[in-house]
Amino acid sequence: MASSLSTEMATTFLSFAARPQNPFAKIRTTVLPVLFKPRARNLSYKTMPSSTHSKFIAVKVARPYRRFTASASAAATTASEDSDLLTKIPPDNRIPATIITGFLGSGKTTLLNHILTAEHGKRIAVIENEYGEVDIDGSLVAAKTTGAEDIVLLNNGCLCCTVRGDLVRMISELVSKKKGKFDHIVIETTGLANPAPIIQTFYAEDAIFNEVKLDGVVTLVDAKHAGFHLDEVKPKGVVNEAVEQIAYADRIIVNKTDLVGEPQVASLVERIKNINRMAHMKRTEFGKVDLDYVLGIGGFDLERIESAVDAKEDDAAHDRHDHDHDHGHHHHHHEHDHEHEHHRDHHSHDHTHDPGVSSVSIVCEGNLDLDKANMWLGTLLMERSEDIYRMKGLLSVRGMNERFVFQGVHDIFQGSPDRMWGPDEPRVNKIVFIGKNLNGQELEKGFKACLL
Ligand SMILES: Nc1nc2c(ncn2[C@@H]2O[C@H](COP(=O)(O)OP(=O)(O)OP(=O)(O)O)[C@@H](O)[C@H]2O)c(=O)[nH]1
Repeated sequence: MASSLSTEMATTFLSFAARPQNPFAKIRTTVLPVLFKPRARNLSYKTMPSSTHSKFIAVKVARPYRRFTASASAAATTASEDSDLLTKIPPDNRIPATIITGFLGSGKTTLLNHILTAEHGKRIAVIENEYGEVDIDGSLVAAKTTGAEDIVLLNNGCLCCTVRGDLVRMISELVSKKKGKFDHIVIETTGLANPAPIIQTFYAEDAIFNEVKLDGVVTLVDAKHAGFHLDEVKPKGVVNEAVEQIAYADRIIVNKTDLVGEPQVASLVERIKNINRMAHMKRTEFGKVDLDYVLGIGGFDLERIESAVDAKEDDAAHDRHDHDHDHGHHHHHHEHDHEHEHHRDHHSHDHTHDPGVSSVSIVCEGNLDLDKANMWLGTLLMERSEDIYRMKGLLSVRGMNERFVFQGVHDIFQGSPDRMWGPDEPRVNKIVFIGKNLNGQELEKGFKACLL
């Protein structure tokens, strides 16, 4: 069931991307490829306008079978003879929410305090998840006295499992009772949280989706102890939270750099990059970062897709150089990681021993054939959505004058046309995948087969 959902969400996503750029685009839309005829499923589809373009998100909700035909028009409601599709169109002035995560003791509360005590003029509501504690974290006293609009505590469990329902209820309550009194929500997870279900809550729960948008996931990493946690081998089927927290991050803060030497930090940074090439990374002491580094990250963060790819290529060149002269001994992470680069094909893929979680980036010039891309992405997600933690991309689609950008978390997508391609700009596609046991060569081959 989950797999058929993924397929159809993906296909709808790309079908939408290809809407024709003419006046009729306002009225009509999407046709699912024949291959992916709707089957019984629980699915809902939403459109949501931004100032210039429509965006959409496909989400899973528990609903009975329905026919899947969707409208791409921001203004239109849905359109299908037997459809009961959800087509609410929340205006995108939703309240941004930031998730702060990171392993036990990595400095989450320290960062939170820094955010709450700094001058930024934002009114922030805080949701704090204390695992098994009755009282508020002592260090949050600073927050209490310095103007956090609200501190809500979630006790008796971890946000990602037992209290997820509570999170929904609390955000809903915060919004219904205090709307207008705060500008941003910050959620601090426990050190043992797997961020995936928390992220998905923002898309899968109507009550939240309509009012709150996920601004970003900020992960703290303890420069001194992280290596140990990343090394931990978990029983089969149990996730390594430290790895997952890095994999889902939009921003990574390597904290406590005062406690270790530069070589140790550098090797940790390399290791983190192998897990997640997409996130921006900073090194800090006591979580001291500029606030706009962690708040107001927003949307697609295109710059990151591009620099993830570019950085990888730089590394590749560097590695080649090392290899020529030194037979690979310059790899900081030599013992843990081994890399296979495929320079000519412009894809890169790192294998790490961090439970198989790695990044793959693909860059190639050309226009996508939409039917083929639908098929490829649909099939990929049908087979692999559990393993594909995150993907972000910038696509050149045939017949589309704008770049198309998207991001996904497992089988949830969000995408929209971006700016126009420049007249002399090469139409280069860039995609980054983060996930488990990714096969870079296979992904690249599949993607390239969709080019015209
Ligand atoms: N030396 C040093 N200590 C730090 C740094 N950042 C935080 N700490 C200390 O590390 C300890 C843990 O920091 P917290 O901010 O409570 O960490 P946390 O991630 O919220 O911890 P949990 O809630 O247990 O998961 C505190 O005593 C902090 O003062 C740093 O950069 N350097």
